[in-house]
Amino acid sequence: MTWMPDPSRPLRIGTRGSALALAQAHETRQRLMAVHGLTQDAFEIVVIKTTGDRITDRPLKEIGGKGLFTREIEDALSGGAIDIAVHSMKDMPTLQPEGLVIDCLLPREDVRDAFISERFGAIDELPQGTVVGSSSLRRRAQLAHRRPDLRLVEFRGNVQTRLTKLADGVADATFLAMAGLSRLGLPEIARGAISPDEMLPAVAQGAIGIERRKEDDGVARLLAPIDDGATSLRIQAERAYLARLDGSCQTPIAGLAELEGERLRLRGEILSPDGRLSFCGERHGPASDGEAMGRDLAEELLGRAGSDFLAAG
Ligand SMILES: NCc1[nH]cc(CCC(=O)O)c1CC(=O)O
Repeated sequence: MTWMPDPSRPLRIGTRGSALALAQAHETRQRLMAVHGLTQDAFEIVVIKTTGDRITDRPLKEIGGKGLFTREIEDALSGGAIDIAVHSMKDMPTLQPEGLVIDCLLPREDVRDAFISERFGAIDELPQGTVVGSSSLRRRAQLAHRRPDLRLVEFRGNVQTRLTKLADGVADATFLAMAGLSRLGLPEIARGAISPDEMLPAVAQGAIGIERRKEDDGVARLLAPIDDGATSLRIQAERAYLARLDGSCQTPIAGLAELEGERLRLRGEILSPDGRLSFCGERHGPASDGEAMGRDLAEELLGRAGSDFLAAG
């Protein structure tokens, strides 16, 4: 064992218990082992059940949106029951609780949404009136905007539950994040990956972030070598955009930053929940200006949408 914040005990990694969350915790452990020359017994994976895991029969927006999958884990981190927490950045509120910080991002996976259907190959092939299952505000609004003729039904649950619902004919198509499918080793479940030009992904989709206590310098040094600089730049821009928009968790919001050499391209979209209204915009600039670009893009979209737009959700 080379180096650990506290060599007398394993580093405790807090995570949700879903298959995807565990895969993400394992990836984090793997990267730390590789970069520090550690073995698996230097770590302990601590599974924490969150409100979002407990309530599975209602759309998330009815229970309270963001933070549902993170609160209990952040409490464990603040209270010292775990040393780091591994999160899907897509599910993270833009502000961390006092005393906690996320400054370590793993290399980003595929950012695109996956199209999933037994009968059809792509959105454009769906006949009029086809039933599509999704509980994502963003995906529902984007689909309704493009294809107001389709019929949307609520669809929650893990990958297996959703595939069973498709097989049972509850819906004829659905969406998942490509990143989740890849991390689960199930990329072949997707009939296709949807281009961000067609369906702009959620802010931070495909990114794993590692949260720690601010004052924990030992953990900061442990994590620093596994932070991916390019992913961090992109996520900072996207989350600055999201933070400036954050009127309500009921608003469909999409956003994606991409690096083109030293330059950052940031795209954003906000929609009305019924998909009738959509406002899109983009910024290009030096990668170091990502946060300012994010705030600026958000302000442009809010200005065009009108001040009531976010509240109306
Ligand atoms: N909201 C749930 C959630 N949070 C992160 C992912 C997928 C992995 C990722 O985007 O990093 C998913 C499921 C999905 O959208 O299919």
